[in-house]
Amino acid sequence: MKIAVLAGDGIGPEVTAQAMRVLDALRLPELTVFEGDVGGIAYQRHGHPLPPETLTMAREADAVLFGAVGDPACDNLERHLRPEQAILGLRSELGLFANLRPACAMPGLEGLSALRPEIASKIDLLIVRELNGDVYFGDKGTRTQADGTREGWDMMSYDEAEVRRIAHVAFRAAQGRNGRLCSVDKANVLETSQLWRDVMIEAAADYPGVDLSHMYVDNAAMQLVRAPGQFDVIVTGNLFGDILSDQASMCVGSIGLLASAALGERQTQYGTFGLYEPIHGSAPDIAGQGNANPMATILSAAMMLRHSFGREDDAARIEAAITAALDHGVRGFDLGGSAGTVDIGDAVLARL
Ligand SMILES: NC(=O)C1=CN([C@@H]2O[C@H](COP(=O)(O)OP(=O)(O)OC[C@H]3O[C@@H](n4cnc5c(N)ncnc54)[C@H](O)[C@@H]3O)[C@@H](O)[C@H]2O)C=CC1
Ligand SMILES: CC(C)CC(=O)C(=O)O
Ligand SMILES: [Mg+2]
Repeated sequence: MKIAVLAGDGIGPEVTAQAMRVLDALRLPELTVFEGDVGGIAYQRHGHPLPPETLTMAREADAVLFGAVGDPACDNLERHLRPEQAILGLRSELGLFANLRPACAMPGLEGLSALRPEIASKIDLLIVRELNGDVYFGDKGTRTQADGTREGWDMMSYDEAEVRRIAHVAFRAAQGRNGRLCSVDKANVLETSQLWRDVMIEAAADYPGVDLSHMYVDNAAMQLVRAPGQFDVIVTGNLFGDILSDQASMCVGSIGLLASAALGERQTQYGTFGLYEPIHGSAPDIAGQGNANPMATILSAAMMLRHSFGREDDAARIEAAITAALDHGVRGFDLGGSAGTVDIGDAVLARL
């Protein structure tokens, strides 16, 4: 079992280190770990945010554990050299088109949600976000018009094959949960979204047991805070899924809690190849202070064991240890507590 660990920038290395401590403690057989540079640190060391050797390491692994990329010092670089291009490049080069972002109420945290506790306690949803298309990957640029006015553009598009494959992932996820799938789009305005909706309706014919509904993204953002308990599985495009998942994290309690899996079609001898990362970024505002909550990354490692290594028992063990730590009152700074990154790692390890 080969894991490529790409810790990246800011709090990436801090939270990834705690996830690795937890994986080490499980004493998994035949585990080999490789570490690679990615993001701003890779730009500094190799002149590119996703050096070829890092991409090769990721390709040759059975799974990737990813921290975060992003460094304010790199914000004025040409776009293709910015740290964020590394995660976009990994997702597209590795064919990781399906992003699973679960958001579930955690015991004892209802009072720490940005929502009222009786509303927050009902959250149990999965966002299935398309990850290889949309406005993130379309033609983009800036130009100065003849009258001197500056203009920027980013092309939004999906073809039907891209929508169909994420539809099937989402319908299958709904089959394995409560059988309700809500497709979120902006079909009242966008042609891309109208095609998205049409293809979702076509795909539904293969899943008679799943109840498909549609919601415009502006309403979805409102419903997510009004009554998040109404959602089972949400399927949406790259941009909308990015935004709604950060929003969902505060409905649960903190962005430091939400994990993710990015999956494609490639199978290894152990399971589905995937990249696992917290939904948050490099958090430059708290980097280096030892205050980041590593729970999202530790939970991402649990998702890795489940999806890429078929080790459901070990995944459940990690999730139970997180729940037990929270039950015991372990709270990071993001949750109004005083437990640092390593303290939280210690607390989870003690309950494995
Ligand atoms: N997948 C990735 O590598 C991602 C990278 N980014 C990059 O990260 C950089 C910072 O972006 P932001 O918009 O500030 O988003 P962010 O998610 O890094 O941080 C947003 C806020 O949440 C807090 N936060 C995030 N993770 C936390 C944790 N584990 N524990 C406690 N607090 C936490 C931060 O301190 C900050 O106040 C940018 O360069 C951005 O492009 C952003 C999102 C995803
Ligand atoms: C940094 C972006 C490319 C991605 C992002 O915000 C995310 O995937 O959550
Ligand atoms: Mg994001």
